[in-house]
Amino acid sequence: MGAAVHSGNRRGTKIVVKDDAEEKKFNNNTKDLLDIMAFYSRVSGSVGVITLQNPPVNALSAAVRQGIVDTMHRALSEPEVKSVVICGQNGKFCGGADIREFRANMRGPPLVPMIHLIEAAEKPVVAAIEGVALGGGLELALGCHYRIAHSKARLGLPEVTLGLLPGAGGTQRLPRLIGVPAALELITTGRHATAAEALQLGIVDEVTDHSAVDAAVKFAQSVAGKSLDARRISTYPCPRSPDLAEIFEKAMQEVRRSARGAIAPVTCVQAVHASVTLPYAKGMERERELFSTLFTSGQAHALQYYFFAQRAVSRWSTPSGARWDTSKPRPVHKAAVIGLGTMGRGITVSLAQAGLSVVAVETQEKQLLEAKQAVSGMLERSAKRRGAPLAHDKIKYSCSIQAVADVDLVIEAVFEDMALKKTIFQQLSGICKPGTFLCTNTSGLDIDELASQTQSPELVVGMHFFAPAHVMKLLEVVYGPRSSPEALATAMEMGKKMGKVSVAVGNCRGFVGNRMLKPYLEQAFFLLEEGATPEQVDQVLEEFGFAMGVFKVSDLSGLDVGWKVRKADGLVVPGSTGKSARIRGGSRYSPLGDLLCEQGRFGQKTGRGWYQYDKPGGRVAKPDPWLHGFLEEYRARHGLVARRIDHQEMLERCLYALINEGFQILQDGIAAGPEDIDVIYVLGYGWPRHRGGPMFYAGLVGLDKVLERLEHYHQVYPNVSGLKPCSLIRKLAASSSPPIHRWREFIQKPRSQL
Ligand SMILES: CC(C)(COP(=O)(O)OP(=O)(O)OC[C@H]1O[C@@H](n2cnc3c(N)ncnc32)[C@H](O)[C@@H]1OP(=O)(O)O)[C@@H](O)C(=O)NCCC(=O)NCCSC(=O)C[C@@H](O)CCCCCCCCCCCCC(=O)O
Repeated sequence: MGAAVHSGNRRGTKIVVKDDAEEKKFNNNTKDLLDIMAFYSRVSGSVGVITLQNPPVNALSAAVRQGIVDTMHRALSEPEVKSVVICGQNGKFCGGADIREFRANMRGPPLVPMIHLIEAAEKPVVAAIEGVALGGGLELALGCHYRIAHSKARLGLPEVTLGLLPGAGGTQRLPRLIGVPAALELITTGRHATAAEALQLGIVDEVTDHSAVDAAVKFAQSVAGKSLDARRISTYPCPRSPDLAEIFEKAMQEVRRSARGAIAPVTCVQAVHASVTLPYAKGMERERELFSTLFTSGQAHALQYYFFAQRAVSRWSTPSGARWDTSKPRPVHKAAVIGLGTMGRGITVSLAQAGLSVVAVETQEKQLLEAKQAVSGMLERSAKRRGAPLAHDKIKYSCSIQAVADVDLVIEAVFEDMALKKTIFQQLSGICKPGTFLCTNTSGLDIDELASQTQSPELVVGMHFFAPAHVMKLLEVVYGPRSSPEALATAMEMGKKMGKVSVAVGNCRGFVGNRMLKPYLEQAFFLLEEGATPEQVDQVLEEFGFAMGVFKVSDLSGLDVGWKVRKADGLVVPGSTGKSARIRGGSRYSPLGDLLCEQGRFGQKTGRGWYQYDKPGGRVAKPDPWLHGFLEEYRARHGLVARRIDHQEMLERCLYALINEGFQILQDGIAAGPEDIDVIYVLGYGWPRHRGGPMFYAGLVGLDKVLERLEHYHQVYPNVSGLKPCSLIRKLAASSSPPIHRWREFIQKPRSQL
């Protein structure tokens, strides 16, 4: 370490130049440490080291930017300093601009001139990339003259996932450095590249398995005094090729196809295009202009909200006051899966990939063998895709439920049949060692009823996986009235280990996701009765951004699934005619789904459903003239006169009924906050991420407007309870529609559930 020690406090930022003698004294001064956002030290006499300090990801907050500017000036002004290294504290270079600042007044030095200051420096500046260099973090590194990365580092420009584009020169420097096709791909997908890939692409100059900071310091010493003319990326010409026009056209087509209405990917392509058509300075102006349009957009707001929502759901709480930070999960080393159908196989794969020992049980030998083969195939494909080692040896297969005696946690994944599940829970309760958590994979059955079959109901929780279970990111973790906080915490933690986003939800019919689906589906059926076709309803929903319309989803998951449930609920009355055919318990009911099932039309699996398919199992939905005729006949039979229903009505009725149920769920304490619902809908139900989730969308539309439309539709259809505005939305609208982060204050605390 060097000798001079100075400390200064300018514009709220501290610069500290320390040496070994002062280090101890300095480290004791924790208050100072907390204030410092860019820490300056001199190493080996001639290398100025700037360390970003803004835990947990060293985001470029105003104070950090100020710190970088101040310390850069300092390094440039000190004659002893011949080169500079920029690194991040705690093994993380930088997670980019501070997203939380975007919704506040922007203060501090702007990023673009700060990066220009670095690039224009006459002393070599080396970025030492450990952990992550993302977004503005990578843009900062691209402004440096050299980049050294640790082999485990990840680099990328993920702004598109926040509804933005790289707005600090990323769209102009990256194509100049690595060429248009590679830059376009990274910028429009926002994916993270490994250090090895970054080296191959030419984003970094060197990769090390040891300390990137040490390597960067050494490197900085070796390049001190060398010309920097060829190291400033902004001066590079953008690599050109004769097929550039075609490359951009293809990229534009691809993002338009996959974006489902999101504007950022399209705008990213436009910004990269400027790097080839304009000189650097003009390209930067264009980048700024395009960035500004995105920055203020509702989509950027929605995606940034969603970014924090996805993280917020891990800080779960229940109405009784159990919380993530006071409930300790118990370690789980060995788990079991009972039932190796489609869901059980996916769950087995997820558990094995998470590094757990798994006992996989299927009582029929033939099915067990089939499942074993299927699971092996899934593991092999997944290992290949992820470049991860195979996890075959983690799984033991058995025909006997007795094999689960010594596991820490069981996930039962048999058919959605309460009687069968009850029998299994009774057996498990006798077989498992004391303390084993008993989980059921169910999409809506009563957790408490299952818990009551066991000697230790506090160990029972629901784990609602989504198909395919080894791929889908969402897990609803359902706590019953008797589940212990420890059981809930353990299941939440298990979900995380399996790479899922776990959301804690209360016990009710359908939990959060499927409960909200009911009024949504109901409206879609009513729209058909009133004159719409499945294609029209689906088109409206797909234009809104859903991956698939409600009828296509229904065909995919199988119409018989809902039919079974409705039959069990006594709603299906075959052959009923007249008025009673469309009324159940005093409320409007559409038997359309039941009638299709009676015809053997179960969707894709039978080649016929709301659409037709070329064969059973076919995937391409085509409008079905038979269905249209059937609808006409149905309307005639029930005296319904078809009308032309406009897009707005279709959208409002489907979405607002779903949203209304979401408010009811909040009011009932089934979800702790709107973020939980939004994450469930985006990850599990194809809700377009750039619209934030149903609850966020309601806030964006305006709660008073949603309320007014619900009131209107409920007046028109008084016997549809799903359209009756819930009291929470009334309360919020009456309180001047507070922002979504304040909604929890308006939710009455329901009775303790846990
Ligand atoms: C970094 C990660 C990969 C780490 O993952 P990990 O799993 O380890 O941890 P978590 O994800 O749980 O995160 C921990 C914790 O940290 C919070 N956090 C993470 N990143 C940020 C961040 N960038 N800012 C703020 N906070 C962050 C996270 O929320 C967690 O805390 P919580 O309390 O919620 O639990 C991972 O975190 C990750 O992927 N992070 C995001 C990385 C990213 O997307 N970076 C890009 C950011 S956007 C950006 O960099 C933009 C720049 O290109 C350009 C900026 C230019 C700005 C100019 C503004 C001028 C405005 C002009 C307006 C014009 C309008 C007009 O004309 O009027």
